[in-house]
Amino acid sequence: MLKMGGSGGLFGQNKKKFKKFNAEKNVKVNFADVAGCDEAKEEIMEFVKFLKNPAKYERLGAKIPRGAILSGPPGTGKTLLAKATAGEAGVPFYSVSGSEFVEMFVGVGASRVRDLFKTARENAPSIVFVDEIDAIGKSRGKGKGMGGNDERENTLNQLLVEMDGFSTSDHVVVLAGTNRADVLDSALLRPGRFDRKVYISNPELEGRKDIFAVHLKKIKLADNCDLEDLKGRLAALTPGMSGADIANICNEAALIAARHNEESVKLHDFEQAIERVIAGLEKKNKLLSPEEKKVVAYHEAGHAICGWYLEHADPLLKVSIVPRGQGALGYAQYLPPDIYLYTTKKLMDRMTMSLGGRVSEELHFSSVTSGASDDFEKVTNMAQRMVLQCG
Ligand SMILES: Nc1ncnc2c1ncn2[C@@H]1O[C@H](COP(=O)(O)OP(=O)(O)OP(=O)(O)O)[C@@H](O)[C@H]1O
Repeated sequence: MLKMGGSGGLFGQNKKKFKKFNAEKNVKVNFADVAGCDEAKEEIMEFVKFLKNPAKYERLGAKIPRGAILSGPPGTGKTLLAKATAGEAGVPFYSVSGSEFVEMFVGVGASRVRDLFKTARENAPSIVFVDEIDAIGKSRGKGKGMGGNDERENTLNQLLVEMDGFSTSDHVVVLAGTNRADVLDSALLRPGRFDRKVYISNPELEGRKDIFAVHLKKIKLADNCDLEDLKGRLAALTPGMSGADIANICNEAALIAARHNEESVKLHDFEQAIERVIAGLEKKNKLLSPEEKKVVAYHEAGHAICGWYLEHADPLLKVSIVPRGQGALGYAQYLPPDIYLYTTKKLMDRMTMSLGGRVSEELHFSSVTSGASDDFEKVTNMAQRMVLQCG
């Protein structure tokens, strides 16, 4: 069908130079690849059912929601879930990122959106995914007077026009991802546009286990390794981490094993990978003087001792005086549980534990060092939150 493809289609000769949006016709990702966000999957399932069998809905006169906003912290699998929706429904997946429109020449953003939707319609049923929609969809009252916002606004308007212009027979579902659902223009959230909101949070213990299970499949583990036990341990070691962090840890562990010429990846490699993701790369060439090492050791031990004696402090896993990442001379790794309500007692104990390093320096040396500056920053944040949130 040369004719159809030729008129400005994705692979049109005249537009070959620009990569306007990503197109995937044969999406291999499905819901089994997205672990630990069952509620989000359930909500999005409705779109899958619609795309697979639109007639069933149309027969009853039902109007299917046009689109959904997938919101949540970075790396929680929003893009992955959108792609898996296309994979499950067996439809093409067209994606762009909102941030790509921000610094564009006048008119380019809007014309890109037009082309994107044109292609999606021609290939319907299909899914359009706009990542980082907050980059173009910020509330229009905000950030006025900055000059260069016109293009952003044009792009947003074009997106709204395209969504309004759909008729029910256009079987195109528009999904959008954002970390900042709170700043979105209310026009985007009106019925007939992104009227569904799906929130994806960082995974809890069980979720992390499931995500590890997905990513461990690709890793060569030792034959005697008990997968159930391994994913439980790793999930316990990674509180607060996102799916992307977990994917990164699995990959890092395999890289570490390869660096050591190991035949398979072991628990120890994963532990090192977790440390690397939490605290940064070991700085082998950062040589501390014996006196400095002593200060760092007393400082970290101060945290550890406070943690041991305080009832509400998070359990401490290890302290290290190996310099890592950007400027960290030592660090303490805790295992905070997944909790949603912080008592003032817990916050007080956390603050005390953070200050334990500095107190230890005061007790054991004639002068204190700048090593506690990071702790001070954390404690100031915690104290501020405590006053603002606990009253
Ligand atoms: N729930 C999950 N199950 C399995 N893998 C996951 C999950 N969440 C994230 N990942 C892994 O992390 C990678 C990055 O996730 P993704 O790009 O979907 O996150 P995102 O929420 O869109 O991030 P951002 O907000 O930064 O755009 C995925 O490719 C996948 O490997």
